[in-house]
Amino acid sequence: MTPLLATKGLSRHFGGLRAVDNVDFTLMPGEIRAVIGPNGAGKTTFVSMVSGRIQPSSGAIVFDGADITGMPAYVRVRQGIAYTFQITSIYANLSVYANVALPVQLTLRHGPSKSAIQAAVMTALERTGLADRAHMPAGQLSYGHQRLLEVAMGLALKPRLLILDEPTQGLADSEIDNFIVLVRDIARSATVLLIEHNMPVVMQLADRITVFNAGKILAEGTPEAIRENAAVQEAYLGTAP
Ligand SMILES: Nc1ncnc2c1ncn2[C@@H]1O[C@H](COP(=O)(O)OP(=O)(O)OP(=O)(O)O)[C@@H](O)[C@H]1O
Repeated sequence: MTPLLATKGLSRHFGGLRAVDNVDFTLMPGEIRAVIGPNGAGKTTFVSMVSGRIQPSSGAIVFDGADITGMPAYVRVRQGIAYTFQITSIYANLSVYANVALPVQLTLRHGPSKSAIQAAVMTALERTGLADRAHMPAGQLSYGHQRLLEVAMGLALKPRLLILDEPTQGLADSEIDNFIVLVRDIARSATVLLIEHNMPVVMQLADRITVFNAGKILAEGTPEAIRENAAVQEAYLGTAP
């Protein structure tokens, strides 16, 4: 089976800092993969290179067999890579509906018809539980609902790979439970790459976990294997078990 995503020797340096350092990474279609690691480990930098938000210093990114290393972000979206937008990119004065419709209009090819856009937006809003708030200004949503709006914005693009960067940050416990159900639902039609600090969420959702530390992959495996991994425990806790 062809990996959906592979990186080869992927690196990004900021001055003398190797934020991501020679990373070989493979993601198979249909997986829910969690990326974990201490603050500053390079997780966001890594997925930013995959989404095309930042350029690598060296190395290659292959998506569904094609080299996308030099491809602009909007072309990657068309190829099927969606990256959850940060809340800062939500337009507070626009409706929830308009916030989801905008990226669809901007990125999908051949100007989709109004009814096709409407269907994609409403499906995304229904899946994230925001349909009854479609006409509210996005700025009036609770913080948790704004996070779900980011997911809806990604989902409406019908991605093959959905990258979620710390989606549960700031969510209430009940919202986290709903989020876990949502990601399982998303994973039936897309591969999910999830940066997440909340370990119970990671353990419940991930098929496999990749652990970053100091710009490199420290470990990779099933949740059970990662939980037992001494090097991982040391990276997180500073002590071996
Ligand atoms: N634009 C930038 N300019 C300079 N240094 C940067 C830049 N972006 C990230 N870094 C540095 O690169 C390293 C990796 O950062 P990154 O945000 O990728 O880590 P992370 O694993 O996502 O951390 P966190 O869990 O805190 O979000 C950090 O030391 C960070 O300070």
